[in-house]
Amino acid sequence: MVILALFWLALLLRSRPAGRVTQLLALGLCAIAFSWSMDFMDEFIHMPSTLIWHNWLESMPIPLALVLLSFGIYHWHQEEIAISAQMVKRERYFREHRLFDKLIPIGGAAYLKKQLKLSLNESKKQQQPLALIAIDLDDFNVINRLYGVEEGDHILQLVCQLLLLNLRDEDLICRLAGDRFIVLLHNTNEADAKQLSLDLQNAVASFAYRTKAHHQRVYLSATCAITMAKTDDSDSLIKRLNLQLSQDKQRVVAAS
Ligand SMILES: Nc1nc2c(ncn2[C@@H]2O[C@H](COP(=O)(O)OP(=O)(O)OP(=O)(O)O)[C@@H](O)[C@H]2O)c(=O)[nH]1
Repeated sequence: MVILALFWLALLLRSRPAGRVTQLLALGLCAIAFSWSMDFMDEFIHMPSTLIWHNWLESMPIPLALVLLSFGIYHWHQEEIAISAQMVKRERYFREHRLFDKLIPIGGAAYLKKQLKLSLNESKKQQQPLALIAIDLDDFNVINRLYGVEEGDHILQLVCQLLLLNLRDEDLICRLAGDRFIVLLHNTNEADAKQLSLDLQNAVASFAYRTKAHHQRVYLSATCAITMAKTDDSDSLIKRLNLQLSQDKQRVVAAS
């Protein structure tokens, strides 16, 4: 019996991390092991029944063990509830991650649409302005052609990091497709959105990259368009933004 209690104790200590639950359960099992070992010793050593402390040592550990084990199991139960809540959150995180871009660790087009729908509802409810910026790299096909797709991939990843560095914590950037990114700006008016789009454009213009294979300096530029959410839904809003971007691109090409 004593060996059995010690075996439970060993299993518990090997399988659980240190902490309050483990301590309570271990103390409970120690009390059981102690009580059973006293019983076992009684078989060999006969103590006079007048020894009160001996009777106490024999009778007290089991109720104490039951109290400790009950507390331990209760806190274990609470711990499991907390872990389950965490697992639900993690599962949601992984499910959302299926909507993330394969090349760049930001949301893709599907994630953008999902978030845009939520943001449109929220901005309507809170009666706050919602602005969108589209950023498209100019002549990106030339980069791929001159330096290869792998180098192009790396530049896209770096540009994304650069854009992230120039956004506010509450802004959300997603990759719509290819070299086109969309930023959702919550509670942002048109003037602030314009300023932010200029900041992003300037950040891309000051970016320089040395290619791995040819050690050449590559410079980039981007065209930005902004639009404010009105009464349209997410699809027509993205369509309107893309149209605005195409017009801005044509204006830039005509001017150069
Ligand atoms: N390396 C790399 N290239 C990509 C990726 N996705 C799209 N592209 C390339 O990006 C380029 C986008 O071409 P376009 O839409 O014509 O854009 P652009 O060449 O930047 O021209 P403008 O937008 O008109 O200035 C194409 O050459 C695509 O092959 C990608 O994930 N990795």
